[in-house]
Amino acid sequence: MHLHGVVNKLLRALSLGLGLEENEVREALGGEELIYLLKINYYPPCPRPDLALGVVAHTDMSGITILVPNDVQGLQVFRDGHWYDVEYIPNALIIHIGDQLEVVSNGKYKAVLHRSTVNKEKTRISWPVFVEPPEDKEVGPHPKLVTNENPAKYNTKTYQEYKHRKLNKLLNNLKLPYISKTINNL
Ligand SMILES: O=C(O)CCC(=O)C(=O)O
Ligand SMILES: [Fe+2]
Repeated sequence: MHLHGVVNKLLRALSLGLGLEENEVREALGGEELIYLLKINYYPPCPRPDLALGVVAHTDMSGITILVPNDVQGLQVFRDGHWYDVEYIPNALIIHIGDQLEVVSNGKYKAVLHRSTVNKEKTRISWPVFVEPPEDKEVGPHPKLVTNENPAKYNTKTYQEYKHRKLNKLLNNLKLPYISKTINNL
């Protein structure tokens, strides 16, 4: 499949960029078991785009994400204290570094913080493909990138455990346990 070729090429370049052999990042993320998860985001027009977001600020949990949007601008990325619009370029793919690649690279590559806005008149659609490890894959900083001078910055854990903890953290931040406790007490 064409997308597999693009992803393999990207992962090879990202691996060489860390000073590793070209196959090592892909292997660290699951190799032949890599999962390609397509999600479709549908954002209908919103009368008050100044008051709403399509997707709140987050980093993707994946290794990398390949995203194709329609021609309605809406994606923003955060850098140096500012949100920047990601310009729509016809036929271009948008590539996000996700949490798992940040972990494998021991922090050399940073997962990109991003969000999406909504449009007053037009429907926006985006098709991200999350390229991620299988759930039972243990992901941690690549051993070749961990030294005495540069110790591991992340714990090694299965992808399933990682997702579980991140989602729990998000729910706690939203104070959902309090809400669900309140509802249970009604
Ligand atoms: O719609 C977009 O451009 C971004 C969507 C997104 O960040 C996501 O689905 O993880
Ligand atoms: Fe995302």
